[in-house]
Amino acid sequence: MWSRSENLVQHFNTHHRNLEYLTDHTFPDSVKAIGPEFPSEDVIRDVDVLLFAIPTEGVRAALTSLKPKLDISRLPLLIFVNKGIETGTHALTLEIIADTCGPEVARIATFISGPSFAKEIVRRQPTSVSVASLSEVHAQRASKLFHQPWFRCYTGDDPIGLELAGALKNVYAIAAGIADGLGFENNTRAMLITRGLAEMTRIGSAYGASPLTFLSLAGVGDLFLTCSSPTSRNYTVGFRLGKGEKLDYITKTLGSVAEGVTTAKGLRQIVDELGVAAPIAIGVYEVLYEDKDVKERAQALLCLPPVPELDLPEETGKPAARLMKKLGMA
Ligand SMILES: NC(=O)c1ccc[n+]([C@@H]2O[C@H](COP(=O)([O-])OP(=O)(O)OC[C@H]3O[C@@H](n4cnc5c(N)ncnc54)[C@H](O)[C@@H]3O)[C@@H](O)[C@H]2O)c1
Ligand SMILES: O=P(O)(O)OC[C@H](O)CO
Repeated sequence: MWSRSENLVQHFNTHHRNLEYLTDHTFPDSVKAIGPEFPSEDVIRDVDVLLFAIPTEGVRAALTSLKPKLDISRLPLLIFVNKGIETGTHALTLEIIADTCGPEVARIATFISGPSFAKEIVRRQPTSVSVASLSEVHAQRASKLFHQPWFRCYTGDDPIGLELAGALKNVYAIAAGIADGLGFENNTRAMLITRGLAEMTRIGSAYGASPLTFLSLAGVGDLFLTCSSPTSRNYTVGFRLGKGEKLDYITKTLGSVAEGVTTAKGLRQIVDELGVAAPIAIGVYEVLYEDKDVKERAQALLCLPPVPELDLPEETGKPAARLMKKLGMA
């Protein structure tokens, strides 16, 4: 396990515990920490599996450091568990991998997503996740590696949909937190989850993902979990916004990253490009980045005219098609 913090590395190797996260959990003796320097070529060359568990904003830099040391001919399993969209480029991780490591690496990259609070996983609370890759072999390998009675893995072949679902649900969790913070109750949360799912599916479908992916563990499963639990950092950001705290103060005091905050920016760009209706996501963006009043935005959403409930757009599929072309799979 690589960490940028020397202090964490030393403490971990002595006590088999992480000083900052899941501090009560004791890891097996076989897990060793390395760092703070980026792992050397010797270490990277020999690994069979690399699992990236850093926020999306750090993935490009990590992969840029990794690329010169990676021997792709050994077909290592590269697994990503981050759930976000890169700011500025509004790229999914699949695209970041293609940009930094080349299309051949992106074609075998594997993504795990789903309703899975880390602190419940380490207590072996029964949990299920979606595992997706453009390479069926790699999805199967990753699934076999992690599958346990308390951690069930379901495979799929739509990494674009899985990534979008995992990133987007964080934005809707902020919305659900805001609603709870404002004092709205269960009906309102159910409305936001359901309409959030409709929005996510519409965006994903226009992007070129399968609408069915949004019914998966990575889709509705994680949306439900994150929108309904104070354990979620994204929900917590929203809840505190609903209570009147300022975003700057919330992110400084949260203790780790709520990916929905940066994802709301990338999502805004994607929604504009696709021209699909996403009033909840845009409302969250306006509260986060245009300093709009949360009560006023909530009221404006409630006053929107009625629309057909389930309306998938005519699929453009352009962003996914562009990405597949970049990967040489068009
Ligand atoms: N915590 C969970 O329950 C959970 C569950 C499933 C998926 N995820 C996803 O996994 C990712 C990481 O989540 P987390 O809870 O561990 O977040 P975190 O903010 O606690 O960060 C994880 C680690 O990454 C390091 N890090 C942060 N920025 C970095 C960078 N630029 N380069 C290298 N390292 C960096 C941090 O120091 C920390 O050790 C997120 O995308 C999150 O959505 C989290
Ligand atoms: O704490 P959050 O909001 O980042 O959610 C963590 C995981 O994504 C839940 O599956």
